[in-house]
Amino acid sequence: MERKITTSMSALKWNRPNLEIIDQLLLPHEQVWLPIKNAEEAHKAIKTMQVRGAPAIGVVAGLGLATDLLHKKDAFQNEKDLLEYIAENTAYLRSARPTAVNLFEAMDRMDKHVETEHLRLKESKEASGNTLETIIETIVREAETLLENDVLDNRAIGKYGAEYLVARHGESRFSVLTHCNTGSLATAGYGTALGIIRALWEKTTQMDHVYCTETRPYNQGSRLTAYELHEENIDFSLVCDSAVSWLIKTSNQPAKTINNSLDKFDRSPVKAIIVGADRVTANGDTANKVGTYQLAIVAKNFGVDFIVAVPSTTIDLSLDNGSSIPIEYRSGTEVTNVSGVVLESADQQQRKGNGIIERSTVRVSPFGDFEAYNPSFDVTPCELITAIVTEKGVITKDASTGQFDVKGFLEKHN
Ligand SMILES: CSC[C@@H](O)[C@@H](O)C(=O)COP(=O)(O)O
Repeated sequence: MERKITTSMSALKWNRPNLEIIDQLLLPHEQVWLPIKNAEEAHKAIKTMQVRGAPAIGVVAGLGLATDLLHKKDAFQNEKDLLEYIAENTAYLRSARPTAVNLFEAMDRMDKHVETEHLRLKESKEASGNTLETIIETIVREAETLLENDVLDNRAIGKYGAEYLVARHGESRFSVLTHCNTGSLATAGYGTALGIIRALWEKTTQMDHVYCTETRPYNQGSRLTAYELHEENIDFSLVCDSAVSWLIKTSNQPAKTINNSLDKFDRSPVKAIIVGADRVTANGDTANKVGTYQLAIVAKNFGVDFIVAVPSTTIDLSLDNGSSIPIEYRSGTEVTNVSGVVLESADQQQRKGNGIIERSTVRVSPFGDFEAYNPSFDVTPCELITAIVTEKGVITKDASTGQFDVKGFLEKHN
């Protein structure tokens, strides 16, 4: 099979002044592009997870503000009026979701321009010298830079991560496992953890299989990662979240020693779990999609690598460790219900294309008054992490202290 990566998939389209996102609530069955005309629509799309993934929500918040300003450019009376409007909207966009630091980092960049302009206004008695148009252009360019940099960062993460894993595992063939969706749909393109997987697939021969977890309850794995891997023709299997320990144990032992040898597949052993993150703190603690923590414990148990892949925009040096990362809790209905499509028979599907009859939500637990506990993220302690791959290179632990020096690494590579 030819290993060619197309990366044609995308979470968003930016064509100044217009922003569109692909509605990820409808994927993989329907590809519907949704226009985002203002900050309010960007906020709604992020909150309802029509767009999701840490880098993607930072970029959509930035471009959401940019499109808003470009559409309203004649509505502002003066610079002060415009700066107040920008500050109100960055504060509003920050409230869309709490865990991914990329959203806050993107809004910080916009607020910094507001601050600079305020200072300029204060210093000059009359006009700041910067016209409304110039201020809007600065904000729009900042948002466009977020978009451009994220794609470049992901390519670099892919390259560094693939080189690191190949160096660790030499010539032997291996499989990897990933959780949630960290690909083109979660970023401005290519992906972080999935970027490493794309690079391993295209540029090396050692990695010959990918496992992706379904990632209940929102099913980012079964709906989105499986969709991306399938589109790229990467050899993969979808696994239930609860099957991972068994998978890693059995994949690392000879087939004939597996209970009853009912597993007929002859795949390479899983040697690495590769995930993305919503926030990495100064000590390397990592918040990511719920379920990541237990995967790290499994990796430790079986001695497989546990790799975190992030752009440096996901690193929050203001927090010493993961204990103060805000964790988002979402509605219990995401746990009690599943969404999908009703299909026609296989025969009808073959004759008529995809065979979807209707979109449907199904209750998979009893009706009644009980709690469904639904944390959207968890925090993996740095002790369980082998390496953190960034666009600047790979952060590994200091051999003498056994700790990550994330700050020192970033300072050295700035
Ligand atoms: C490159 S995306 C990294 C993370 O944002 C991803 O792993 C994740 O947890 C996404 O969560 P989501 O709730 O889908 O926004």
